[in-house]
Amino acid sequence: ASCSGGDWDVIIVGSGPAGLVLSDRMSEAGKKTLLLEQGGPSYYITGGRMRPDWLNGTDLSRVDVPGLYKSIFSVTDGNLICAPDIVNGYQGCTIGGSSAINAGLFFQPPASDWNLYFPEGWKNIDMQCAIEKVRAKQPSTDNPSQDGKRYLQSGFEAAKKWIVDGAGYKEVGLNDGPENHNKSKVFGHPVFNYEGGQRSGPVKTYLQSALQRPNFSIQTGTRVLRVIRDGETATGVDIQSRGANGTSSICIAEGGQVILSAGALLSPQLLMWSGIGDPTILTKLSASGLVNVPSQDWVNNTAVGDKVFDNPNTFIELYSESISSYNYNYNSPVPGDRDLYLQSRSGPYSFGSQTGAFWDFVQQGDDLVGCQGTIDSSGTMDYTKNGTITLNVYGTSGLRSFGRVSLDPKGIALPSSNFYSNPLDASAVATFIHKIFQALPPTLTPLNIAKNSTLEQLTTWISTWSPYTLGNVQHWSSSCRLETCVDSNTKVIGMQNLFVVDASIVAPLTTNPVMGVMIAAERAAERILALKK
Ligand SMILES: Cc1cc2nc3c(=O)[nH]c(=O)nc-3n(C[C@H](O)[C@H](O)[C@H](O)COP(=O)(O)OP(=O)(O)OC[C@H]3O[C@@H](n4cnc5c(N)ncnc54)[C@H](O)[C@@H]3O)c2cc1C
Repeated sequence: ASCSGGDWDVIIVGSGPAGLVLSDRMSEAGKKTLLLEQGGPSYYITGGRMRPDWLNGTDLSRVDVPGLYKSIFSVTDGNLICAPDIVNGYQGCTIGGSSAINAGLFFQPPASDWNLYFPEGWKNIDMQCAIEKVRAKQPSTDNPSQDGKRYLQSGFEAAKKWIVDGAGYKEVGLNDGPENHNKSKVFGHPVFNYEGGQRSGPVKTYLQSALQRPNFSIQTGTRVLRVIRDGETATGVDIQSRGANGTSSICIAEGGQVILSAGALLSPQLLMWSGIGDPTILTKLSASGLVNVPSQDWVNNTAVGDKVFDNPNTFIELYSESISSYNYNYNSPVPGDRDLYLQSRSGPYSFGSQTGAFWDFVQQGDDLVGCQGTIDSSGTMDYTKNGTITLNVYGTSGLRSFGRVSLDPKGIALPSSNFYSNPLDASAVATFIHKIFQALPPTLTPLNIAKNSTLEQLTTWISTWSPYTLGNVQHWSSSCRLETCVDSNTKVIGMQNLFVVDASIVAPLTTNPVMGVMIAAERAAERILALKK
């Protein structure tokens, strides 16, 4: 059934980083733009009021305070996290998507990511405008405390002695000029998208400028079930509003567009529920009544959900007498640190527990594999003695092991990551760890893997499951790629006016994804706005 009589030029599904960038750019271009988000309030400014008692009387919700990041991560009340009947994965379902629950790490991908892994029109030279727009609009800092002091530096200093003095990395401003943000043998203070000692991100920037415009609206508590299609033309969306019985439809104007920014797990699900995807999956879905499009109207696109990626993660616990570990506390912060934050947005609660980050590439034949290390302020699980910190090691760009977004029997997205299914990938990450272990000073001791492990032992360790290895970091991306699932204008292949713009279209990046996703969304907005009617 087609949808008619609507007057929206653009409907955007999902208010994550990509959906918010598009909301701003589409409304700025004069389009009557509707943003639909299934979740509810997050930051104080969006109406979020969930918080520990010590924030009473402030204009802060728990989302605004960077140091509460890990407890947002674990506290399951209050609907910030997607419920299990929405997605089989740990993701944000709230205004801002996962950018409202994440650590706020904000790293610019190196030029090589665009040049190696993106198609014509998306090479580094083509991305310059989009990069500048994000850098201009989204504040970030590597010195978040408002009193100008750096806190919890004992772990940073120990890591610097190891990685810079020992392993020969260069200490740089990690998002500074092109020669420094190449992410090749560099070490530095983490960059966060915070402002004024509080979480910033696209909710505080792009969404606020969109909201100034009369031609922009956001509707929360609204879950899109499927795109309504008239053959190759999207005409609107079927929605389910929180608290309402049954479903209803919202239609676009003639010549309008629907853009899916539901994230790398949920955009593929929405496509499949709309009869666009791999016919074997669609056949199963229609048997359970979830696809109401007759099979002759399906759009056969096997790239929907294919080659989804997350970073394989290894936790290395490190101990030194010179380190003071620091644990954040949701309800009862150390009083001095609580007051420092409340009075001057300073101290440990002005950032999200990461104290250092570094990168290198491992060359394997013609392939270049990115590896990242991020240093946290405390140990974890079996290793929480004072003096312990956690080094989080990820494999990043250039890895060759991918999974697939399939759907469970209820039709809910279920990703697989298939880490190290290509053995070269385990070998690359193990090589990175092995190299830096050669430079470990006598004062710094790994606790959960022997310092003198051979490359083979490290390869086996990282690719054998344990609480410290084969972890997902929930940086899902790459599930609806440019040129196979969508074309280079981000238009779904087989459709005329349906687009996907979010982490789905982004190839595995060398860095944590948000900044790259926002840059890709800026580029997509340029391409979509340039399309001929
Ligand atoms: C715990 C955690 C920590 C992370 N830490 C970092 C970090 O420090 N730095 C970094 O760069 N990255 C980090 N990431 C990853 C990063 O947050 C994501 O890559 C990024 O948010 C993806 O953006 P997106 O626009 O693709 O979509 P998402 O952020 O996934 O947002 C999608 C939005 O769409 C909504 N939606 C989905 N389906 C529907 C529907 N059918 N109807 C209506 N609305 C819908 C969802 O509710 C959600 O709000 C982290 C992720 C997690 C989960």
